[in-house]
Amino acid sequence: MTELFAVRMDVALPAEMDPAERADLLAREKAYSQQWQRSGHWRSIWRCVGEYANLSVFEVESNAQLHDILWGLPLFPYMTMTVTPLAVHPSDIAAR
Ligand SMILES: O=C(O)C[C@H]1C=CC(=O)O1
Repeated sequence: MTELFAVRMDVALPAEMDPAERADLLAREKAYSQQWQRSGHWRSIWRCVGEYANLSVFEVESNAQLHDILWGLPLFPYMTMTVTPLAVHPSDIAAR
C-alpha cells in the first residue's frame, strides 16, 4: 500500500553563496532528485511559473519514507516545504 503526497518546494539560496559551491549543490540536487524519480517514488516534478519553486508528486510507503527523501535533498537547508496528502477524487475518470 502506497500513499500520494503533493509537495511544494520553495528555494531560497543565499545571494552571497560561492558560485562553485552553488553549482556543486545544484548538480547534487539534480542527481538525487533523478535517482528518486527513476525509483518511481518521485512521480513528477513541475516548475512553478515565475518562481524558484517546484510542485512535485511523491508515491511512498509511509510518512517516514517521504520525510527521509525530503530530508536527504542537498537543497533541504535552503527550502521551505509544504506537504499535502492526496486522496482519490470522486470525479476522477482515471481513479486508481
Ligand atoms: O529547482 C528546484 O525546484 C529545486 C530542486 C528540487 C529538485 C531539483 O532537482 O531541484
